[in-house]
Amino acid sequence: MRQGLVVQGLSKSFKGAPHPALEEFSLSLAPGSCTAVLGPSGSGKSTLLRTVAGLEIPDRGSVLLDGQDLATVRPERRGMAMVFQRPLLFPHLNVLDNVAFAARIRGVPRRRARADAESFLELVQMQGTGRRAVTGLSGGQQQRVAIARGLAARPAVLLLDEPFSALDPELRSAMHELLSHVREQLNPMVLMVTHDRDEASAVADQLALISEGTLLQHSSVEAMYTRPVSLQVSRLMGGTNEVPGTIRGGVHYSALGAHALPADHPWAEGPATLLIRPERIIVLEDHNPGLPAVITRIRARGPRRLMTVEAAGVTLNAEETTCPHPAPGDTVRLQLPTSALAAVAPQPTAETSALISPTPKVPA
Ligand SMILES: Nc1ncnc2c1ncn2[C@@H]1O[C@H](COP(=O)(O)OP(=O)(O)OP(=O)(O)O)[C@@H](O)[C@H]1O
Repeated sequence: MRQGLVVQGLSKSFKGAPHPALEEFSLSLAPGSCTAVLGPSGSGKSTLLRTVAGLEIPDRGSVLLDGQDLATVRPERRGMAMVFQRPLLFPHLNVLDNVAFAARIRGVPRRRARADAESFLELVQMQGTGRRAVTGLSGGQQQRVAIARGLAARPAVLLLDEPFSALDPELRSAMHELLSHVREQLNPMVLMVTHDRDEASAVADQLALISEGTLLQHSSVEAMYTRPVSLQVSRLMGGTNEVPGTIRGGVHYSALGAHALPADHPWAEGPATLLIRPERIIVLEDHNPGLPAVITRIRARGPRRLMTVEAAGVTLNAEETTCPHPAPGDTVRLQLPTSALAAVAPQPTAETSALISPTPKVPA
């Protein structure tokens, strides 16, 4: 029976490293899910993938696939395929034989292995390229071949370690589409490391945020942005607006006034920092209802504007596209929809953040 992948209390330290690469790290992946592992450089993302794949031996903890402990199972027998940032194809084999490689090693006759490989090349939209040398392919094409090679082993788990980070933005979007297509067709569990929040949101249904080897939060993409369990999570997810105050009866009181928090969450009473997602603040011209504010800075970010405003002595950042011809010094009105708001304990310690968000695992 498919039970998914369970990582339990993984710890791994390397000599000379400033902190353990993994510290009591636990995570569960449901069958068919796609989880992106996000975190700062050196936070332990690759070590997690390598340990799950069996390429690294943990100091403590276990990895279970569909209930089976994999401690004594060799990497090639774990039912997993790993794709790295660089495709690592065999340069002396053509495209088709790269994809057919795993089947040939298992003793599948060449003709059958190649026919099978052809169907995986089709899946990654590389049909008809089988006879080409891999060295003649572009970076994006090589990565497609690497994914086809991984999939040809029919893994239960596809481990992707920053597989698209060397590609330009358009190719990356195409690879995100490809990954959705692969998930629709084969439904493997996917665990993907990325540095990029936008990429994580584009491909994954669950995010696991890691810092210094510790899991900070595992939740849906939406919950990671709108229900961070701590200031640290909020900041790592691009949250920049933090307003000190107090919660009473589901309402946050601060210099900005009284703001009802989303009703679908048990907000604990007491001191709390109000978090306001910059992209959900509505900036309107002065004649509209809302909180009066003065623009202090405007920066362009593609089609959006990043605006810094002062409201009731509080500095806020807003990303907006609607306010016509704004300029520094203008008075505007801010609307803070309930969906833009969350709150966390003022001190980012495990105990105090638990007061505000009772469990670090936020349901999807
Ligand atoms: N083979 C190794 N030997 C020594 N230290 C290591 C080894 N592999 C990882 N580390 C250390 O473990 C920590 C976690 O590294 P890891 O590569 O897992 O982080 P990461 O989040 O994937 O980083 P990045 O995003 O920069 O790739 C770092 O401090 C790193 O220096």
